[in-house]
Amino acid sequence: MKHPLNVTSEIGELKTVLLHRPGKEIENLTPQYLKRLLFDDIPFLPAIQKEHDYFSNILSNRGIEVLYLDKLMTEAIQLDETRMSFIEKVLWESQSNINGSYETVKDYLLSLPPDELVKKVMSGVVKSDIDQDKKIHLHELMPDHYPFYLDPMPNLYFTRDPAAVIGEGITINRMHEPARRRESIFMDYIMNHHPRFNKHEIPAYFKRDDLYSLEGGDELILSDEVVAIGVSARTSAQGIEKLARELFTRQKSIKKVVAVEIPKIRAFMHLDTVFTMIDHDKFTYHPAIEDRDGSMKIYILEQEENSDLLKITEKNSLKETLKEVLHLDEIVLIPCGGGCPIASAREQWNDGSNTLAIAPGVVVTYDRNYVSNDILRQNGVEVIEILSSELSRGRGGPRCMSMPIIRENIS
Ligand SMILES: NC(=O)NCCC[C@H](N)C(=O)O
Repeated sequence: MKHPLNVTSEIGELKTVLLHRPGKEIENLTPQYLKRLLFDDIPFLPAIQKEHDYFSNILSNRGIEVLYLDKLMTEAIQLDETRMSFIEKVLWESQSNINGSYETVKDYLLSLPPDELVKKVMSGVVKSDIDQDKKIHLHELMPDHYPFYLDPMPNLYFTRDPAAVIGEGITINRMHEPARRRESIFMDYIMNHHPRFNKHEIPAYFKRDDLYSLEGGDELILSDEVVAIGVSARTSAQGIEKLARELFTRQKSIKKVVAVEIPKIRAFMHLDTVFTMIDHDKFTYHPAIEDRDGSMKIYILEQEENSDLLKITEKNSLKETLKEVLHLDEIVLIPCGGGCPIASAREQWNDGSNTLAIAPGVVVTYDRNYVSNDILRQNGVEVIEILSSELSRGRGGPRCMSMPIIRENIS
């Protein structure tokens, strides 16, 4: 039986990808809670769905199998006992909001068929969802006090972050921000309970109950031997070391983990917001991640021979490090916005560096980043533009919005 996961690069031809079509969770964003829910504005739901469908169609028309998170999850919780444990898990992890209403919300969720249950957990349980006569606590009777029993998960359409495939294994991530922590429950259930996956040996190199955070936007698979991970606002050095040790012992083809430190600011929340791979030797990057003298803090982690210790080598040049680990004589780094300080800052903010490679030298990007797109084309890259007015409001681009499940190996 063919293994259901295979990702050994960032650029191998994309065969199967996981998306999430933005749903009602977007409409549960209100100005008061925007910052906490990691949004800068409220997208217009019909428009963001139209843009997302356009993205999805672009991928399907290229022969890529598109899987949807809610559909897989619905299929994964068909058994009563699985559904029950899923509900309990979600309620447990949302405890701060439940506030003495555990049983009421549990009964409500249990009354829903699996597809509605999944959509409801994603969009959030609002006070008005529960019948008035079931409400027994003061906070339940005060809709203005706090409107949710369960918070919405508006960041779910960034499927890249809660989990990432490496080789034939996966990292089920511990998300740094509380607003996103429950998102990885879905992939955990899908891997363990969906018939497409649960009959296979799928090593989990990172688990969602690990102590330190790791997010998929920071995980870049440069080759079958090298993984780059951002040390970012979301991914910790400890999480990276933990993952490196797991990979070196369980995914033997991985020889090097390259930890790339990036500024810990909102605009650069993950490595893939400032650096992505687009061809064997071509990368996008945002010049603002380098110091004035062009240097960066980069560390190569390797397994010491016959020892439990890791060998850690410090580097200061992104280009030289990439040449070394990929065994290439030259590397082309294509600056977001062409290096013009204004275009570069504007387009990076709108994910101009966040390209999704669907084959070597073929990328999907946002149409609004026309300066960056032109420069990619001048460098011989095939650029497929997608609509981006509303999708970009969540601060993530095509790479963030896609979780590769299967890519062809590159030679
Ligand atoms: N890989 C990514 O950079 N994902 C974008 C995540 C955006 C989301 N609003 C967040 O702040 O987590």
